[in-house]
Amino acid sequence: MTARILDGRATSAAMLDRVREEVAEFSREHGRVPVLATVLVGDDPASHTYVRMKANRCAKVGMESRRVELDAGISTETLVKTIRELSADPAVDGILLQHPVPGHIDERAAFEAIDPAKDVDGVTRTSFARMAFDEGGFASATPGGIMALLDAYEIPLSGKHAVVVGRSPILGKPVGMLLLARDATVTYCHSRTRDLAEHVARADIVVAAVGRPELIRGEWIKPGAVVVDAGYADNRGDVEYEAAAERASFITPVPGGVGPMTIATLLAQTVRAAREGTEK
Ligand SMILES: Nc1nc2c(c(=O)[nH]1)N[C@@H](CN(C=O)c1ccc(C(=O)N[C@@H](CCC(=O)O)C(=O)O)cc1)CN2
Repeated sequence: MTARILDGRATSAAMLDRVREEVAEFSREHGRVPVLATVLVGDDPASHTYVRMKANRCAKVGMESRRVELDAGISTETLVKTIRELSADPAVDGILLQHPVPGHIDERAAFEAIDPAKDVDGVTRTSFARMAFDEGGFASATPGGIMALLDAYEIPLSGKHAVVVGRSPILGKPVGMLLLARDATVTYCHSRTRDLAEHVARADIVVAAVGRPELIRGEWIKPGAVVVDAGYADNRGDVEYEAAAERASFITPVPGGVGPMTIATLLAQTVRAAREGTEK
């Protein structure tokens, strides 16, 4: 078997076409465009690239982005204050704090300074709880993008066994909750899991979200399984791609799979936040 590609570039392009139309409609109705504020701390080159990509996509759909760049040495208090100011600013619809922040900063405290109504990246506890209770909160951007990609290819989820490898608060944990909400049977694997290979081999759907290039061997994949690779370190995936593609029915490439869906989801949620903000 050779897997079909779950094409995140094409799917995100179609999503962004819809976002562009929604931005135009919002602008006709409200006389302004939605605004996404991005907050970047320090000088990690990859993070700079991702924030730049987000700003470029905003421009392409006619949305405004406001970039806040802070020195690597700032304190948690200063970061929290900056984010609170953005939360209180009526001209800002969505806020994104680029992860990771430097090690001395309390990232959780900084995420929690985002007003949940502007949490278009789905990183606050409130968004997580709303998402887990199926109450319409903003999804974390990558998990939301993964679900949109699976839906675009009409991948059945109900009753399927999904194995999520990774349990980070903005990726592994929420993607498992979203799959559960769609009636998949979810197993979480993580750094202390024994017999990772055996768990993966039982999966109808594998979501690899650990950030360790090629941790998931192709030979572990059950023939016909759907493989979603959310790894992005150095543009290399968490899955041994060629070998996995020989066994899977569908697979996401890296690059060109989950990454572009992350940004499209962020922008779609920013328009939604702008709309919901004006309804209040
Ligand atoms: N606050 C957040 N921080 C981080 C998130 C996040 O969702 N929210 N995710 C990652 C990084 N990330 C977005 O921030 C991200 C990573 C990769 C891509 C992407 O599209 N990659 C391309 C390849 C890169 C390229 O073309 O140069 C691809 O996969 O095709 C988008 C977003 C960690 N931090």
